[in-house]
Amino acid sequence: MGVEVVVEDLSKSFGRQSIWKDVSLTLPPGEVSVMLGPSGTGKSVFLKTLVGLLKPERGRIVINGTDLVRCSEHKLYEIRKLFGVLFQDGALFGSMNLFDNVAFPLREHTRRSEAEIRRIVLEKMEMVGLVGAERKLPGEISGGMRKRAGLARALVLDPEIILCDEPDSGLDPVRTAYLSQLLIDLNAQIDATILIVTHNITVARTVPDNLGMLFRRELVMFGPREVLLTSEEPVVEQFLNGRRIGPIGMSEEKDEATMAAEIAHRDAGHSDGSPDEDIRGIVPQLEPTPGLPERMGVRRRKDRVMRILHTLPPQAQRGIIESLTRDEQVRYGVFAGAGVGGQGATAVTGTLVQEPVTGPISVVPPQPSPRPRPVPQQEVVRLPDSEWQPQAGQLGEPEQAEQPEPPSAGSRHRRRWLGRGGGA
Ligand SMILES: Nc1ncnc2c1ncn2[C@@H]1O[C@H](COP(=O)(O)OP(=O)(O)OP(=O)(O)O)[C@@H](O)[C@H]1O
Repeated sequence: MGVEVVVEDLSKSFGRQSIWKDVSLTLPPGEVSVMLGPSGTGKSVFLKTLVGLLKPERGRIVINGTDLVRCSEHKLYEIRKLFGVLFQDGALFGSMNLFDNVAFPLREHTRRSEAEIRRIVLEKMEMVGLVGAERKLPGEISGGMRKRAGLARALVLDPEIILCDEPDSGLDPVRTAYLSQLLIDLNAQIDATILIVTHNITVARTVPDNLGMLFRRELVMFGPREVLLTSEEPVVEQFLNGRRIGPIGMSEEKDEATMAAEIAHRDAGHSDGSPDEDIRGIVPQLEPTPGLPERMGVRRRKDRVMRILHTLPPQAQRGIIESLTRDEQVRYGVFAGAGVGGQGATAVTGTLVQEPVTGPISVVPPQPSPRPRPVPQQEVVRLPDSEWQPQAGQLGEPEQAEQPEPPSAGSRHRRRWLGRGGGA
């Protein structure tokens, strides 16, 4: 099973430029989370900080009881073995074929035989649909294939935490849909904790269990997907709908006078070019391809979210309850009460939330959840520093490679449900 990542009051600046401050959240084990945010709000910096490539000024990142911010270099090295990272461009070595690129971490950092390496590499390449392309060079394949090769390489050491920086960038909508399915299938197969940074709203709506957003140098929100997808926050409304009108400006946030002028312009009948449709709302989440195991993270998440349900905004509560099966509503002791004309209340184990809902009434005491099935422990093998920081010239220049910084370089949430306690 993937491991929990607890982030507490984390702040990062470069010189006098504050990137974000007081970020607190928990990536629940084996769940898929997505971080949104306008360009330049520090999403990539957040991923690099999580994996120890960048050093925050303040705060803690706790994994398996170890604080990555303060631990020794040796301990950090050990913890990094748990991570697999898909950088934006795949960070492949341009002079190596795909097989050798994917095999690279195994050859460099394990003592496996070539026969074992071959078996593992082919298995991962099959997972990402690249069988047959082993001998191709990165320059001979499409951007989507490079992404998948980068993902295969991130997977060879059986990571428990997978970080993906814009896995969809440069992909067409169809390839993005395939990649989304691939990530969900992967999660079903290995139960890893996954954090995806993306600007793709379809990915954000359909893939994750949890959704968050960085804006104005802080974490605006982070929690169960239903919270952000039904949020009334102007920045969320603007971002999800891709509108110009709202607090997000071209380079940074807008001042109030500019916003007022834009709204007046729109109210005078001038289009801002964005569709009238508001795409907020909860849509069905992607499920694993038939034949694959059930996602254990989904099962655990249900228990977790139902425990914090009463702390969530009413519209998120309603969405969550409506997504439960009848049996689950019974098990969790929640019921939808029908009132006159469809006005009623949703009751959550003793907490009554005023909400217009329709449907039959069911009042049942909560019942214990079934025990989760045991999940095979993933083998953990070494994940080297050099995997994060390919040395130019050492084994060929990484193609369009991200050049992560060396590990040695050296608001608080607004709502309770956003915080660590919520597992959000
Ligand atoms: N190593 C660095 N040194 C100095 N500033 C940096 C460094 N890395 C990132 N930054 C700055 O941090 C800010 C956030 O960058 P980051 O790449 O994390 O944004 P982002 O939210 O991922 O953007 P995008 O969505 O466009 O990819 C930017 O202003 C960037 O210039």
